[in-house]
Amino acid sequence: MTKAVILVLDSFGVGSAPDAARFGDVGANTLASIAREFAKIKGRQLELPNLAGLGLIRAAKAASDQTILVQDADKVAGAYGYAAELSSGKDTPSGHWEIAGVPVLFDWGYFDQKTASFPQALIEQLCAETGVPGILGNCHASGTEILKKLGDEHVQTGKPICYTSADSVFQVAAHEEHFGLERLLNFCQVARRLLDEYNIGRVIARPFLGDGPDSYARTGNRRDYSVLPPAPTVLDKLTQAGGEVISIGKIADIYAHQGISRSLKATGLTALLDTTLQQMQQADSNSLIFTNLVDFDQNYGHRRDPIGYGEALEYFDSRLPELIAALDDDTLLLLTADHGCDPTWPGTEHTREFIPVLCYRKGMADVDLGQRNSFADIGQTLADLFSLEAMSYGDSFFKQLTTN
Ligand SMILES: O=P(O)(O)O[C@H]1O[C@H](CO)[C@@H](O)[C@H]1O
Ligand SMILES: [Mn+2]
Ligand SMILES: [Mn+2]
Repeated sequence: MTKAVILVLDSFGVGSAPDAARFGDVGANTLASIAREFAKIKGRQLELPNLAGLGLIRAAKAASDQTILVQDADKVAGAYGYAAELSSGKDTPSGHWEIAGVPVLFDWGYFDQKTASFPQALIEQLCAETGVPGILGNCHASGTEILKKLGDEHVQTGKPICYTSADSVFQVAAHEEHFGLERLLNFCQVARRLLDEYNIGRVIARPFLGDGPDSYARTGNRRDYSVLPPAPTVLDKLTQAGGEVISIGKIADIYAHQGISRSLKATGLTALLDTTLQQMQQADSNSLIFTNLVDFDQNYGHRRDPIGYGEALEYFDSRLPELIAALDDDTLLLLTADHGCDPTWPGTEHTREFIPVLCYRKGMADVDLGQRNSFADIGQTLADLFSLEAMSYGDSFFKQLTTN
């Protein structure tokens, strides 16, 4: 009789990782930076009482020397720690796969050039196979800025906007009505096939709507086309053993639909949390509800909006008691992240950070899990929790969850 609920607060880092210098990210700290800016601009401290009650602030203080302007809780109930990443990249698939016990130890392909980023041969093949009259963009860009810049030209010419970043991604923005959503998804599927030889981790469809640069806005119909994880994840092992993995949000896309029993889409924090709560009420034994909260990353981290990020965290915190109340005795709640995205850091990219690892089960005392050397400790713990064969990576902290 075991169930687990994992919520990935996408990009919620708690301090630069030991290897952050390799990424130019020494000193990045998503939580500390948000709290600092929040206090400065709003004139009050960021309030996260429920996250603090699960040990967030203790974990964050242990992970970094930086001041965290968030009140700690007097009393913590739960197991709390912070984890460094083994994977070579600081991208979403690497983070998620490592959480599920499979770090990405090889190097992804990247489009390093800031402009003229894509090989001519690739562009020609893509245009020939899809029939588009050419592409726009062909550069590193922020997905919202590039709509302002190239949205009109896209609508006029029918050329999709293709861009990338420091991540191993090929992103395609197109107007849902003028270009068509189905056409965009088909275009991305062709791109996915052509990009395998370039070792690119993800193709992302970025549909948008609107009438001009001031109103162009991305819709909830984003789709991610990922390559397969390099080895079976704990999700595969659980489903193969007869358990159920329920994906909420973009989880299924990130795991390339491997080891997923059911997939539910929802747009926005409120709907993602509502769907998670609904599934918690229905879940059978031996099931894992796995939710990705993309808004933190997509709407605030990459947008370099610390106040929006802080407000979203406060909203999440305000809904945490509902999640905790919905837990039955045999359900483990696990809150974590997949990388950092410090909204005060230069540029618009992710930041190489420790992730928080917060676990809670009814009646738990406080347990310090300390520093974990891989996100895979989570996957290994899940393997233990569901009595599956051990994963190849990660140290389980399962025993620490049960001895109190
Ligand atoms: O600027 P947007 O389109 O949100 O792109 C961001 O989203 C991608 C996936 O997280 C990253 O590679 C980053 O570039
Ligand atoms: Mn992410
Ligand atoms: Mn991101």
